[in-house]
Amino acid sequence: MQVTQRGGRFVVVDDFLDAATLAELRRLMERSTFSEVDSVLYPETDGKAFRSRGTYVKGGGRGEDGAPGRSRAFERILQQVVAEPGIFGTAGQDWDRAGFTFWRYPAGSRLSWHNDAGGGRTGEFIVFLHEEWRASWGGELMILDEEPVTSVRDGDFLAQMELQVRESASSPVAIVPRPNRLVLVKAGTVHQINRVDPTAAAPRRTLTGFISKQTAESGAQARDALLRLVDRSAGEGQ
Ligand SMILES: O=C(O)CCC(=O)C(=O)O
Ligand SMILES: [Fe+2]
Repeated sequence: MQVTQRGGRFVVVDDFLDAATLAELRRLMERSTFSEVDSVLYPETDGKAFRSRGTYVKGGGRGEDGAPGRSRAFERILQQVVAEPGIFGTAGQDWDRAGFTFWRYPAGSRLSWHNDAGGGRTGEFIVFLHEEWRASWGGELMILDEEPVTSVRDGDFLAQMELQVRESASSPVAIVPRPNRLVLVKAGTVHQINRVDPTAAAPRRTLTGFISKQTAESGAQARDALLRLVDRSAGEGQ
């Protein structure tokens, strides 16, 4: 394992997991159930991806005993997150929650420019899990390594990010989805997944997740969602 690239707002770690832990994580991925989802950003143009149900680990990086889907790989990711306070802040204080979701991006799909800000998120991690990725297969993770533009808060927020990339004096970094590579990205950083080339022989496979703090806001959102669900099921019973 070694850090091979370090930007102001991201870190790349190569040969991240040892062979046994990587194999175990791939088996967990194979056993997971995936569902087809529209892009939450641009459903018309991004194309469909596939995601597994998420697993959450709470409590400042130590995890909860018996949490579903716990694996050695999750612990290794959390260790790496704890080791990068410049990206995620301090465990327990700035973040206390980590989500883990497997994704598959088939040929022809992409994920447009976004920044994962909000919802108490401090950052995101990505581990590339496909067996092979050719340089011509596209699907690079593009990162604009600069402070988010916060001047325009209204209007089309996604278009604003597109504009930040377009008008920036610097260019995004293209991170090739090399197998067993971990990427850590600070929340607020504008990034996208380049479209996977039609010649890609297999989908782009990842384990990704957000590192976040359970905010009063997201707690309230969760409560509201629950109340809506309760309301609806009460309605159905009548
Ligand atoms: O898979 C990647 O490279 C990035 C995924 C991503 O940015 C996201 O899911 O928010
Ligand atoms: Fe993201």
